[in-house]
Amino acid sequence: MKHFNLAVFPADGIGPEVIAASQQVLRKLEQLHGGVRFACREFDWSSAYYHKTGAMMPADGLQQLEAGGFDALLMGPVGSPAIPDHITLWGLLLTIRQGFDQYVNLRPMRLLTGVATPLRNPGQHPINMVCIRENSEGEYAGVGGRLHQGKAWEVAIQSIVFTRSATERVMRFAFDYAQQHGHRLVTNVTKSNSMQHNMVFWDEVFQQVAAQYPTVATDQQLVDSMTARMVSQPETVDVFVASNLFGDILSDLGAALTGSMGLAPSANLNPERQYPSLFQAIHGSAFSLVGKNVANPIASIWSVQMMLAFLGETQLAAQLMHAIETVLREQCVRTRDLGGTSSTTEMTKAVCQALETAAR
Ligand SMILES: NC(=O)C1=CN([C@@H]2O[C@H](COP(=O)(O)OP(=O)(O)OC[C@H]3O[C@@H](n4cnc5c(N)ncnc54)[C@H](O)[C@@H]3O)[C@@H](O)[C@H]2O)C=CC1
Ligand SMILES: CC(=O)C(=O)O
Ligand SMILES: [K+]
Ligand SMILES: [Mn+2]
Repeated sequence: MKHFNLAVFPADGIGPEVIAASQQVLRKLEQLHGGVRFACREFDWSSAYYHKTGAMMPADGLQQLEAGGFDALLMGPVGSPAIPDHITLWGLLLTIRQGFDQYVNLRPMRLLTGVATPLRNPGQHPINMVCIRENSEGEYAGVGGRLHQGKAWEVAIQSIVFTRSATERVMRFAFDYAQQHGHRLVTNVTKSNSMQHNMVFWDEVFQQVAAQYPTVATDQQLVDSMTARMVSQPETVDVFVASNLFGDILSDLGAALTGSMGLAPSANLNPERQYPSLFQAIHGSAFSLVGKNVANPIASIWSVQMMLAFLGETQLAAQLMHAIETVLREQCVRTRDLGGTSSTTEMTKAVCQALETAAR
C-alpha cells in the first residue's frame, strides 16, 4: 500500500465546494486502485480563520506544514469580499509559495474536445499551450513600501526583483519541460522594449539558457503582442516562460481561450522536492457563485491530476485525465460556465463515473 500525506486547504469562496469535489475524486481513485491511500489532513486557514484570529494562518504555519511531512498541498482559492485581497493572498498563498520555494507555476492551457472556445473557427486553432510562470520573485517579490500615507506627497514603491539564480532556474525548467514532454518551441515572453533593466537581463539569461538546449527552438514575444498572438494564432504558441505578473495575466487569458476559468489547473512546484508543492485551480474564490453548487470543479480536479503526475502516480494521472476528457467530450453533464445546467456535485459524479467505467 502506497501512502501519500496531503495537506488540504478548502480556503475561501467556492474553495470548499471544489475541494470537496477533488477529495471525492481522490476517494474514488483509492477505491478503484486499491493500492494507494491519500491521507488528507484538513487545515481551516482561510478568511474565516482571519476573522477569528486576525491572521490567515498561525504565525508558525509554515513550520507546522514542514513538520507535517506532507507530500503535497491541495488548496482552494483565497480571497473574501470582507478583507482586502492583498491581506488574504499574502497571508497564506504567497507566503507558502515563497516560503516553500515553489518557484515554478506550471499552467497548461489545452482546448479539450467538447469544450467551446470563444474564438471563431476553432478548428483552425488547436490550442495546447503551457505557461511556465516564475513564481518566487519578480513583480510579486513583495518588496516595497508606502510613506507619507494620506498626505499629498504620498509615495508607494513596489520593487521588481529579478535574480540570476531564480531567472535561470525557471528557464531551465521550461526547457527541460519542453524536452521531456515533446514540445518543440519555447517562447520567451518579455517586455524589454520598455523595461530596460530587468527585462533586458531576463532576455540575456534566456539566451544563455537556450544555448544549452540546441534541440529546442525558441522565439521571443513582447507581452503585449503575446496577448494578441494567443488570441489570433494560438496554434503557434507552445511552451512559454514568463515573469510572475505576466504569467498570471496570460494564464487567465489562456483559461478563457480554452473554455472557462472553471477548467484551468495549476501546479506550484518546488522541483527539487525540498518542500511540498502546491496544487490549485488558477481561478479565484468567485464570490458570485459561492454556496450555490454551480462552480465548475474540473479546474481543481485537473490540479489533482497534476499532483498525481508530480507524485509519480503516472497511471492514476493518466486515468484521471482520461476521465476529465471523457466527461467534457460527451457534454452530457456541463456546469453553467460551459453552457449547461449541471451542478458541481453532478459534474464531480460524472468524473467519478467515468473513472469507474474506464476501470471496468
Ligand atoms: N489562487 C488564488 O487563491 C486566487 C485568488 N484570487 C482571489 O479571488 C477573488 C476573486 O477574484 P476574481 O478576479 O473575481 O477572479 P475569479 O477567478 O474568482 O473569478 C473570475 C470569473 O471566473 C468565474 N469562475 C471562477 N472560478 C470558476 C469556477 N470554478 N467555475 C465557474 N466559474 C468560475 C467567476 O464566476 C468570475 O466570473 C479575489 O479575492 C482574488 O484575490 C484570485 C485568483 C487566484
Ligand atoms: C494570485 C493569482 O491570481 C494567481 O496566482 O493566479
Ligand atoms: K486559485
Ligand atoms: Mn491569477
